[in-house]
Amino acid sequence: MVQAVSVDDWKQRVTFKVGLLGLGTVGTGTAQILLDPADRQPLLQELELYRVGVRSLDKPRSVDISRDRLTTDLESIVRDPAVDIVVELLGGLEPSRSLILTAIAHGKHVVTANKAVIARYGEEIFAAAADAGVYVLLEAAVGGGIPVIEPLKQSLCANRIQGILGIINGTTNYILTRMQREGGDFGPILADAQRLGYAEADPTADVDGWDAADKIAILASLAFGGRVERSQITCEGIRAITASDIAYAEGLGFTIKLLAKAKRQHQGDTWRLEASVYPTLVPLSHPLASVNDVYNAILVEGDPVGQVMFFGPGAGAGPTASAVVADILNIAAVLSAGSDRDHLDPLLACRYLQTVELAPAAETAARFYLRIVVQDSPGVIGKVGTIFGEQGISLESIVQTDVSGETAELVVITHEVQEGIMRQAITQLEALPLVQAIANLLHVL
Ligand SMILES: NC(=O)C1=CN([C@@H]2O[C@H](COP(=O)(O)OP(=O)(O)OC[C@H]3O[C@@H](n4cnc5c(N)ncnc54)[C@H](OP(=O)(O)O)[C@@H]3O)[C@@H](O)[C@H]2O)C=CC1
Ligand SMILES: N[C@@H](CC=O)C(=O)O
Ligand code: NA
Repeated sequence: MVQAVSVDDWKQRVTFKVGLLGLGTVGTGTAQILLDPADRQPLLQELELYRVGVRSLDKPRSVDISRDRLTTDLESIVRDPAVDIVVELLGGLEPSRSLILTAIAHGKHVVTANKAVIARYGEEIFAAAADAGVYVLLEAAVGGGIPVIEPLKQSLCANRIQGILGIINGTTNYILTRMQREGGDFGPILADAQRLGYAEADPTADVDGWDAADKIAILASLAFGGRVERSQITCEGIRAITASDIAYAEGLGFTIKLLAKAKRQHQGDTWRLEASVYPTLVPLSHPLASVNDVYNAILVEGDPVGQVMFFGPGAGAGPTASAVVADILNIAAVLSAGSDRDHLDPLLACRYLQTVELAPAAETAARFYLRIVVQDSPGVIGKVGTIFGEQGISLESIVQTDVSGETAELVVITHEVQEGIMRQAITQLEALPLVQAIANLLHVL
Protein backbone atom coordinates (compact mmCIF):
# COMPACT_ATOMS: atom_id res chain seq x y z
CA MET A 1 0.00 0.00 0.00
CA VAL A 2 1.34 3.44 -0.88
CA GLN A 3 1.06 5.86 2.03
CA ALA A 4 0.14 9.48 1.37
CA VAL A 5 2.59 11.98 2.83
CA SER A 6 1.39 15.55 3.42
CA VAL A 7 3.43 18.41 1.97
CA ASP A 8 4.13 19.63 5.52
CA ASP A 9 5.41 16.20 6.58
CA TRP A 10 7.51 16.05 3.48
CA LYS A 11 9.03 19.50 4.10
CA GLN A 12 9.90 18.50 7.65
CA ARG A 13 11.80 15.48 6.46
CA VAL A 14 15.51 15.84 6.90
CA THR A 15 17.53 15.69 3.72
CA PHE A 16 21.15 14.66 4.03
CA LYS A 17 23.45 16.42 1.64
CA VAL A 18 26.16 14.37 0.01
CA GLY A 19 29.37 15.96 -1.28
CA LEU A 20 30.87 13.54 -3.78
CA LEU A 21 34.58 13.76 -4.59
CA GLY A 22 35.25 11.95 -7.88
CA LEU A 23 32.98 11.01 -10.77
CA GLY A 24 35.03 8.23 -12.36
CA THR A 25 34.15 4.52 -12.41
CA VAL A 26 32.91 4.29 -8.81
CA GLY A 27 31.73 7.89 -8.51
CA THR A 28 29.51 7.46 -11.56
CA GLY A 29 28.09 4.17 -10.20
CA THR A 30 27.40 5.90 -6.88
CA ALA A 31 25.69 8.91 -8.51
CA GLN A 32 23.53 6.54 -10.57
CA ILE A 33 22.16 4.88 -7.43
CA LEU A 34 21.66 8.18 -5.59
CA LEU A 35 19.74 9.61 -8.56
CA ASP A 36 17.56 6.54 -8.98
CA PRO A 37 16.18 5.67 -5.54
CA ALA A 38 12.95 3.91 -6.64
CA ASP A 39 12.43 0.42 -5.18
CA ARG A 40 15.53 0.64 -3.02
CA GLN A 41 15.87 1.45 0.72
CA PRO A 42 13.41 4.35 1.36
CA LEU A 43 16.07 6.34 3.23
CA LEU A 44 17.74 6.88 -0.15
CA GLN A 45 15.03 9.40 -0.94
CA GLU A 46 16.35 11.54 1.86
CA LEU A 47 19.80 11.86 0.33
CA GLU A 48 20.65 14.71 -2.00
CA LEU A 49 23.62 14.57 -4.34
CA TYR A 50 24.45 18.15 -3.49
CA ARG A 51 27.88 18.82 -5.01
CA VAL A 52 30.35 16.79 -7.07
CA GLY A 53 34.10 17.43 -7.31
CA VAL A 54 36.02 16.47 -10.45
CA ARG A 55 39.27 17.30 -12.20
CA SER A 56 37.75 18.28 -15.55
CA LEU A 57 34.44 20.10 -15.99
CA ASP A 58 34.39 19.41 -19.72
CA LYS A 59 34.68 15.62 -19.70
CA PRO A 60 31.56 13.89 -21.05
CA ARG A 61 29.73 12.16 -18.17
CA SER A 62 27.46 9.13 -18.41
CA VAL A 63 25.31 10.35 -15.54
CA ASP A 64 22.95 13.30 -15.67
CA ILE A 65 24.28 15.89 -13.21
CA SER A 66 23.62 19.57 -13.77
CA ARG A 67 26.72 21.57 -14.50
CA ASP A 68 26.17 23.90 -11.53
CA ARG A 69 26.67 21.00 -9.11
CA LEU A 70 30.09 20.18 -10.53
CA THR A 71 33.22 21.89 -9.33
CA THR A 72 36.98 21.48 -9.52
CA ASP A 73 37.31 23.16 -6.13
CA LEU A 74 37.25 20.08 -3.90
CA GLU A 75 38.24 22.02 -0.79
CA SER A 76 35.04 24.03 -1.06
CA ILE A 77 33.00 20.80 -0.84
CA VAL A 78 34.71 19.44 2.28
CA ARG A 79 34.36 22.86 3.98
CA ASP A 80 30.76 23.52 2.83
CA PRO A 81 28.59 23.92 5.97
CA ALA A 82 25.61 22.42 4.12
CA VAL A 83 27.33 19.10 3.36
CA ASP A 84 26.64 16.28 5.86
CA ILE A 85 28.49 13.37 4.26
CA VAL A 86 31.64 13.58 2.14
CA VAL A 87 32.18 10.61 -0.19
CA GLU A 88 35.81 10.34 -1.33
CA LEU A 89 36.16 8.41 -4.61
CA LEU A 90 39.26 10.05 -6.08
CA GLY A 91 41.93 7.39 -5.46
CA GLY A 92 45.62 8.04 -4.75
CA LEU A 93 47.12 9.33 -1.52
CA GLU A 94 46.90 13.08 -2.07
CA PRO A 95 44.78 15.15 -2.15
CA SER A 96 42.51 12.34 -0.84
CA ARG A 97 44.07 12.09 2.63
CA SER A 98 44.06 15.87 3.19
CA LEU A 99 40.50 16.24 1.92
CA ILE A 100 39.28 13.46 4.22
CA LEU A 101 41.01 15.07 7.21
CA THR A 102 39.63 18.52 6.33
CA ALA A 103 36.13 17.06 5.95
CA ILE A 104 36.43 15.46 9.40
CA ALA A 105 37.74 18.70 10.90
CA HIS A 106 34.62 20.41 9.51
CA GLY A 107 32.34 17.86 11.19
CA LYS A 108 31.47 15.83 8.08
CA HIS A 109 30.97 12.08 8.15
CA VAL A 110 33.10 10.38 5.50
CA VAL A 111 32.64 7.41 3.20
CA THR A 112 35.65 6.27 1.18
CA ALA A 113 36.67 3.43 -1.14
CA ASN A 114 40.31 4.44 -0.87
CA LYS A 115 42.23 1.44 0.49
CA ALA A 116 45.60 3.05 -0.25
CA VAL A 117 44.83 5.97 2.07
CA ILE A 118 43.18 3.91 4.81
CA ALA A 119 45.96 1.27 4.85
CA ARG A 120 48.57 4.00 5.41
CA TYR A 121 46.74 6.74 7.30
CA GLY A 122 43.84 4.82 8.89
CA GLU A 123 45.13 5.39 12.41
CA GLU A 124 45.38 9.17 11.90
CA ILE A 125 42.01 9.37 10.13
CA PHE A 126 40.11 7.23 12.67
CA ALA A 127 41.62 9.15 15.60
CA ALA A 128 40.60 12.46 14.00
CA ALA A 129 37.10 11.09 13.35
CA ALA A 130 36.73 9.89 16.95
CA ASP A 131 37.81 13.32 18.24
CA ALA A 132 35.35 15.07 15.89
CA GLY A 133 32.52 12.63 16.66
CA VAL A 134 32.04 11.54 13.05
CA TYR A 135 32.04 8.21 11.25
CA VAL A 136 34.48 7.12 8.52
CA LEU A 137 33.07 4.09 6.68
CA LEU A 138 34.95 2.10 4.04
CA GLU A 139 32.99 -0.98 2.96
CA ALA A 140 33.96 -0.45 -0.70
CA ALA A 141 37.68 -0.38 0.10
CA VAL A 142 37.93 -4.18 0.40
CA GLY A 143 36.19 -6.75 -1.77
CA GLY A 144 34.26 -4.14 -3.81
CA GLY A 145 30.59 -5.08 -3.51
CA ILE A 146 31.15 -7.90 -1.02
CA PRO A 147 30.02 -6.99 2.48
CA VAL A 148 33.12 -7.85 4.52
CA ILE A 149 34.21 -4.75 6.47
CA GLU A 150 30.92 -4.23 8.29
CA PRO A 151 30.43 -7.99 8.95
CA LEU A 152 33.94 -8.07 10.50
CA LYS A 153 33.16 -5.00 12.62
CA GLN A 154 29.65 -6.04 13.58
CA SER A 155 28.34 -9.54 12.80
CA LEU A 156 31.60 -11.36 13.68
CA CYS A 157 32.63 -9.08 16.55
CA ALA A 158 32.06 -11.74 19.22
CA ASN A 159 34.83 -13.89 17.74
CA ARG A 160 38.54 -14.14 18.37
CA ILE A 161 39.71 -14.07 14.76
CA GLN A 162 42.41 -16.64 13.97
CA GLY A 163 43.00 -15.96 10.31
CA ILE A 164 41.89 -14.35 7.07
CA LEU A 165 42.72 -15.78 3.66
CA GLY A 166 41.41 -14.36 0.45
CA ILE A 167 41.46 -13.33 -3.16
CA ILE A 168 41.04 -9.56 -2.78
CA ASN A 169 42.20 -8.09 -6.06
CA GLY A 170 39.77 -8.36 -8.96
CA THR A 171 42.21 -7.27 -11.67
CA THR A 172 44.81 -9.96 -10.98
CA ASN A 173 42.17 -12.63 -10.50
CA TYR A 174 40.68 -11.64 -13.86
CA ILE A 175 44.15 -11.80 -15.50
CA LEU A 176 45.11 -15.15 -13.92
CA THR A 177 41.73 -16.68 -14.79
CA ARG A 178 42.03 -15.70 -18.44
CA MET A 179 45.68 -16.80 -18.63
CA GLN A 180 44.56 -20.16 -17.24
CA ARG A 181 41.57 -20.48 -19.57
CA GLU A 182 43.05 -19.13 -22.79
CA GLY A 183 46.78 -19.33 -22.23
CA GLY A 184 46.59 -15.65 -23.29
CA ASP A 185 49.23 -12.96 -22.88
CA PHE A 186 49.35 -10.72 -19.85
CA GLY A 187 49.32 -7.31 -21.67
CA PRO A 188 46.04 -7.48 -23.65
CA ILE A 189 44.23 -9.12 -20.74
CA LEU A 190 45.34 -6.29 -18.42
CA ALA A 191 44.05 -3.79 -21.02
CA ASP A 192 40.64 -5.51 -20.87
CA ALA A 193 40.64 -5.25 -17.05
CA GLN A 194 41.34 -1.50 -17.38
CA ARG A 195 38.57 -1.07 -19.95
CA LEU A 196 36.13 -2.85 -17.63
CA GLY A 197 36.97 -0.40 -14.78
CA TYR A 198 38.58 -3.04 -12.51
CA ALA A 199 42.18 -1.84 -12.52
CA GLU A 200 43.49 1.21 -10.70
CA ALA A 201 44.41 4.33 -12.72
CA ASP A 202 47.99 3.05 -12.48
CA PRO A 203 47.62 -0.76 -12.66
CA THR A 204 51.04 -1.32 -11.03
CA ALA A 205 49.31 -1.41 -7.66
CA ASP A 206 47.13 -4.30 -8.82
CA VAL A 207 49.74 -6.30 -10.72
CA ASP A 208 52.48 -6.00 -8.09
CA GLY A 209 50.18 -6.98 -5.23
CA TRP A 210 50.22 -3.58 -3.45
CA ASP A 211 46.45 -3.15 -3.73
CA ALA A 212 45.90 -6.58 -2.13
CA ALA A 213 48.47 -5.69 0.56
CA ASP A 214 46.57 -2.45 1.34
CA LYS A 215 43.37 -4.45 1.64
CA ILE A 216 44.77 -7.20 3.88
CA ALA A 217 46.32 -4.48 6.10
CA ILE A 218 42.83 -3.01 6.54
CA LEU A 219 41.11 -6.35 7.15
CA ALA A 220 43.82 -7.40 9.61
CA SER A 221 43.61 -4.09 11.50
CA LEU A 222 39.88 -4.58 11.98
CA ALA A 223 40.09 -8.31 12.74
CA PHE A 224 43.09 -8.21 15.08
CA GLY A 225 42.21 -4.99 16.85
CA GLY A 226 45.11 -2.71 16.02
CA ARG A 227 47.21 -0.91 13.48
CA VAL A 228 48.97 -3.26 11.06
CA GLU A 229 52.00 -1.55 9.55
CA ARG A 230 51.41 -1.71 5.80
CA SER A 231 55.11 -1.47 4.93
CA GLN A 232 55.83 -4.67 6.90
CA ILE A 233 53.48 -6.80 4.82
CA THR A 234 55.45 -9.06 2.50
CA CYS A 235 54.08 -8.61 -0.96
CA GLU A 236 54.71 -10.22 -4.33
CA GLY A 237 52.66 -9.69 -7.49
CA ILE A 238 51.86 -11.78 -10.56
CA ARG A 239 54.33 -10.44 -13.14
CA ALA A 240 56.59 -13.51 -12.87
CA ILE A 241 53.81 -16.04 -13.47
CA THR A 242 54.26 -17.70 -16.87
CA ALA A 243 52.09 -19.97 -18.96
CA SER A 244 54.53 -22.78 -18.00
CA ASP A 245 53.88 -22.26 -14.28
CA ILE A 246 50.14 -22.31 -14.88
CA ALA A 247 50.41 -25.51 -16.94
CA TYR A 248 52.71 -27.28 -14.43
CA ALA A 249 50.46 -26.24 -11.55
CA GLU A 250 47.41 -27.59 -13.36
CA GLY A 251 49.19 -30.89 -14.06
CA LEU A 252 49.92 -31.23 -10.35
CA GLY A 253 46.30 -30.47 -9.36
CA PHE A 254 46.59 -26.76 -8.55
CA THR A 255 45.51 -23.39 -9.90
CA ILE A 256 47.47 -20.16 -9.29
CA LYS A 257 45.78 -17.34 -7.36
CA LEU A 258 47.05 -14.13 -5.76
CA LEU A 259 46.30 -14.86 -2.10
CA ALA A 260 46.35 -12.37 0.76
CA LYS A 261 46.78 -13.81 4.23
CA ALA A 262 46.70 -12.58 7.81
CA LYS A 263 47.08 -15.28 10.42
CA ARG A 264 47.86 -15.47 14.13
CA GLN A 265 51.22 -17.11 14.83
CA HIS A 266 50.99 -18.36 18.40
CA GLN A 267 54.12 -18.20 20.59
CA GLY A 268 53.35 -19.59 24.04
CA ASP A 269 50.90 -17.20 25.67
CA THR A 270 51.47 -14.44 23.13
CA TRP A 271 51.04 -14.17 19.38
CA ARG A 272 52.15 -12.15 16.42
CA LEU A 273 50.69 -11.78 12.95
CA GLU A 274 51.78 -13.35 9.68
CA ALA A 275 50.60 -11.03 6.90
CA SER A 276 51.48 -11.46 3.24
CA VAL A 277 50.40 -11.35 -0.39
CA TYR A 278 51.81 -14.08 -2.67
CA PRO A 279 50.85 -15.76 -5.93
CA THR A 280 50.00 -19.19 -4.55
CA LEU A 281 49.29 -22.67 -5.91
CA VAL A 282 45.82 -23.51 -4.60
CA PRO A 283 44.62 -27.15 -4.68
CA LEU A 284 41.78 -27.49 -7.19
CA SER A 285 39.59 -28.92 -4.40
CA HIS A 286 39.96 -25.77 -2.24
CA PRO A 287 36.98 -23.34 -2.17
CA LEU A 288 39.21 -20.45 -3.34
CA ALA A 289 40.28 -22.38 -6.47
CA SER A 290 36.92 -21.86 -8.16
CA VAL A 291 36.79 -18.09 -7.52
CA ASN A 292 37.35 -16.73 -11.01
CA ASP A 293 37.33 -13.56 -13.11
CA VAL A 294 36.72 -10.33 -11.17
CA TYR A 295 35.19 -12.24 -8.25
CA ASN A 296 36.81 -12.03 -4.83
CA ALA A 297 36.41 -14.33 -1.85
CA ILE A 298 37.51 -13.95 1.74
CA LEU A 299 37.67 -16.81 4.24
CA VAL A 300 37.55 -15.68 7.85
CA GLU A 301 38.27 -18.15 10.62
CA GLY A 302 37.00 -17.14 14.04
CA ASP A 303 36.63 -18.67 17.44
CA PRO A 304 33.95 -19.89 18.01
CA VAL A 305 32.22 -19.33 14.64
CA GLY A 306 34.60 -21.50 12.58
CA GLN A 307 35.09 -20.70 8.89
CA VAL A 308 32.94 -18.07 7.14
CA MET A 309 33.38 -17.31 3.45
CA PHE A 310 32.43 -14.04 1.74
CA PHE A 311 32.13 -14.16 -2.04
CA GLY A 312 31.10 -11.71 -4.74
CA PRO A 313 32.21 -9.15 -7.34
CA GLY A 314 35.40 -7.52 -6.09
CA ALA A 315 35.60 -4.50 -8.43
CA GLY A 316 33.68 -2.54 -11.06
CA ALA A 317 31.32 0.42 -10.98
CA GLY A 318 28.03 -1.15 -9.86
CA PRO A 319 29.30 -3.55 -7.17
CA THR A 320 31.61 -0.97 -5.63
CA ALA A 321 28.92 1.73 -5.68
CA SER A 322 26.58 -0.72 -3.93
CA ALA A 323 29.01 -0.77 -0.98
CA VAL A 324 29.57 3.01 -1.06
CA VAL A 325 25.85 3.78 -0.96
CA ALA A 326 25.28 1.25 1.84
CA ASP A 327 27.83 3.19 3.92
CA ILE A 328 26.12 6.49 3.11
CA LEU A 329 22.80 4.95 4.18
CA ASN A 330 24.31 3.61 7.41
CA ILE A 331 25.38 7.14 8.29
CA ALA A 332 22.04 8.61 7.23
CA ALA A 333 20.29 6.04 9.42
CA VAL A 334 22.37 7.04 12.44
CA LEU A 335 21.73 10.73 11.74
CA SER A 336 17.98 10.10 11.30
CA ALA A 337 17.87 8.39 14.67
CA GLY A 338 19.40 11.55 16.18
CA SER A 339 23.14 11.06 16.45
CA ASP A 340 25.10 12.17 19.47
CA ARG A 341 28.62 13.26 18.49
CA ASP A 342 29.91 12.50 21.98
CA HIS A 343 28.83 8.87 21.74
CA LEU A 344 29.67 7.20 18.46
CA ASP A 345 28.38 3.66 17.95
CA PRO A 346 31.55 1.66 18.79
CA LEU A 347 30.67 -1.10 16.30
CA LEU A 348 30.24 1.35 13.42
CA ALA A 349 33.20 3.59 14.27
CA CYS A 350 36.82 2.38 13.90
CA ARG A 351 39.67 2.98 16.31
CA TYR A 352 43.05 1.27 16.56
CA LEU A 353 43.98 0.76 20.20
CA GLN A 354 47.36 -0.93 19.70
CA THR A 355 49.91 -1.86 17.04
CA VAL A 356 49.93 -5.50 16.00
CA GLU A 357 53.38 -7.13 15.89
CA LEU A 358 54.18 -8.74 12.53
CA ALA A 359 56.28 -11.89 12.10
CA PRO A 360 59.26 -11.47 9.72
CA ALA A 361 58.69 -13.35 6.45
CA ALA A 362 61.77 -15.56 7.07
CA GLU A 363 60.08 -16.87 10.23
CA THR A 364 56.85 -17.96 8.57
CA ALA A 365 56.29 -21.49 7.28
CA ALA A 366 54.82 -22.53 3.93
CA ARG A 367 54.92 -25.19 1.27
CA PHE A 368 56.77 -24.14 -1.90
CA TYR A 369 56.70 -24.77 -5.63
CA LEU A 370 60.08 -24.39 -7.29
CA ARG A 371 60.82 -24.50 -11.01
CA ILE A 372 64.51 -25.04 -11.73
CA VAL A 373 66.20 -25.03 -15.13
CA VAL A 374 69.02 -27.58 -15.04
CA GLN A 375 71.50 -29.32 -17.33
CA ASP A 376 70.00 -32.61 -18.39
CA SER A 377 72.80 -34.75 -16.98
CA PRO A 378 72.77 -37.98 -14.95
CA GLY A 379 72.42 -37.50 -11.18
CA VAL A 380 70.89 -34.01 -11.37
CA ILE A 381 67.84 -34.94 -9.33
CA GLY A 382 70.12 -36.55 -6.70
CA LYS A 383 72.29 -33.41 -6.38
CA VAL A 384 69.28 -31.11 -6.08
CA GLY A 385 67.64 -33.53 -3.61
CA THR A 386 70.81 -33.57 -1.48
CA ILE A 387 70.68 -29.81 -0.98
CA PHE A 388 67.09 -29.99 0.19
CA GLY A 389 68.03 -32.92 2.46
CA GLU A 390 70.94 -30.97 4.01
CA GLN A 391 68.58 -28.10 4.84
CA GLY A 392 66.09 -30.55 6.38
CA ILE A 393 63.50 -29.74 3.71
CA SER A 394 61.25 -32.67 2.95
CA LEU A 395 59.92 -32.94 -0.61
CA GLU A 396 56.38 -33.84 -1.56
CA SER A 397 57.23 -34.34 -5.22
CA ILE A 398 59.99 -33.72 -7.74
CA VAL A 399 59.30 -34.06 -11.44
CA GLN A 400 61.65 -33.67 -14.40
CA THR A 401 59.91 -32.21 -17.44
CA ASP A 402 60.32 -30.28 -20.66
CA VAL A 403 63.55 -31.89 -21.75
CA SER A 404 64.81 -29.93 -24.76
CA GLY A 405 68.31 -30.60 -25.96
CA GLU A 406 70.64 -30.36 -22.99
CA THR A 407 68.25 -28.56 -20.72
CA ALA A 408 65.52 -29.88 -18.46
CA GLU A 409 63.14 -28.36 -15.94
CA LEU A 410 62.66 -29.72 -12.45
CA VAL A 411 59.40 -28.90 -10.72
CA VAL A 412 59.60 -29.42 -6.97
CA ILE A 413 56.85 -29.20 -4.34
CA THR A 414 58.10 -29.13 -0.75
CA HIS A 415 56.43 -29.95 2.53
CA GLU A 416 56.07 -27.06 4.98
CA VAL A 417 59.34 -25.27 5.71
CA GLN A 418 60.37 -21.90 7.13
CA GLU A 419 60.77 -19.36 4.35
CA GLY A 420 64.26 -18.38 5.61
CA ILE A 421 65.47 -22.00 5.29
CA MET A 422 63.96 -22.25 1.81
CA ARG A 423 65.87 -19.12 0.77
CA GLN A 424 69.13 -20.67 2.04
CA ALA A 425 68.45 -23.80 -0.04
CA ILE A 426 67.87 -21.62 -3.10
CA THR A 427 71.20 -19.83 -2.61
CA GLN A 428 72.92 -23.25 -2.51
CA LEU A 429 71.01 -24.46 -5.57
CA GLU A 430 72.03 -21.35 -7.52
CA ALA A 431 75.67 -22.15 -6.74
CA LEU A 432 75.42 -25.65 -8.31
CA PRO A 433 77.07 -25.60 -11.78
CA LEU A 434 74.30 -27.79 -13.25
CA VAL A 435 71.58 -25.33 -12.15
CA GLN A 436 71.07 -22.77 -14.93
CA ALA A 437 68.29 -20.75 -13.29
CA ILE A 438 65.71 -20.75 -10.54
CA ALA A 439 62.83 -19.96 -12.90
CA ASN A 440 60.20 -19.44 -10.22
CA LEU A 441 59.49 -19.87 -6.52
CA LEU A 442 55.86 -19.79 -5.47
CA HIS A 443 53.92 -20.54 -2.30
CA VAL A 444 51.63 -23.57 -2.14
CA LEU A 445 48.49 -23.62 0.02
N1 LIG B 1 37.27 0.78 -9.85
C1 LIG B 1 36.97 -0.15 -8.96
O1 LIG B 1 36.50 -1.24 -9.30
C2 LIG B 1 37.22 0.10 -7.52
C3 LIG B 1 37.80 1.26 -7.07
N2 LIG B 1 38.00 1.47 -5.73
C4 LIG B 1 38.57 2.72 -5.27
O2 LIG B 1 37.66 3.77 -5.55
C5 LIG B 1 38.36 4.98 -5.78
C6 LIG B 1 37.95 5.56 -7.13
O3 LIG B 1 38.32 4.63 -8.14
P1 LIG B 1 37.81 4.79 -9.65
O4 LIG B 1 36.43 5.29 -9.66
O5 LIG B 1 38.12 3.50 -10.30
O6 LIG B 1 38.81 5.93 -10.18
P2 LIG B 1 38.70 6.79 -11.53
O7 LIG B 1 40.11 7.08 -11.92
O8 LIG B 1 37.80 6.13 -12.50
O9 LIG B 1 37.99 8.14 -11.06
C7 LIG B 1 38.62 9.12 -10.28
C8 LIG B 1 37.74 10.36 -10.23
O10 LIG B 1 38.33 11.29 -9.35
C9 LIG B 1 38.54 12.54 -10.02
N3 LIG B 1 39.83 13.04 -9.53
C10 LIG B 1 40.96 12.33 -9.33
N4 LIG B 1 41.92 13.12 -8.82
C11 LIG B 1 41.37 14.36 -8.72
C12 LIG B 1 41.86 15.62 -8.26
N5 LIG B 1 43.11 15.77 -7.83
N6 LIG B 1 41.02 16.68 -8.28
C13 LIG B 1 39.75 16.54 -8.74
N7 LIG B 1 39.23 15.37 -9.17
C14 LIG B 1 40.04 14.30 -9.15
C15 LIG B 1 38.55 12.26 -11.50
O11 LIG B 1 38.08 13.41 -12.15
P3 LIG B 1 37.81 13.47 -13.76
O12 LIG B 1 36.64 12.56 -13.99
O13 LIG B 1 37.50 14.89 -14.04
O14 LIG B 1 39.08 12.96 -14.39
C16 LIG B 1 37.57 11.08 -11.57
O15 LIG B 1 36.26 11.56 -11.65
C17 LIG B 1 39.86 4.61 -5.67
O16 LIG B 1 40.29 4.87 -4.35
C18 LIG B 1 39.86 3.12 -5.94
O17 LIG B 1 40.96 2.46 -5.35
C19 LIG B 1 37.60 0.56 -4.79
C20 LIG B 1 37.01 -0.60 -5.17
C21 LIG B 1 36.79 -0.94 -6.57
N1 LIG C 1 41.75 -2.43 -8.68
C1 LIG C 1 41.00 -3.07 -7.64
C2 LIG C 1 39.66 -2.45 -7.56
C3 LIG C 1 38.94 -2.82 -6.35
O1 LIG C 1 39.38 -2.65 -5.24
C4 LIG C 1 40.86 -4.55 -7.98
O2 LIG C 1 41.16 -4.92 -9.12
O3 LIG C 1 40.48 -5.33 -7.10
NA1 NA D 1 33.31 -4.56 0.47
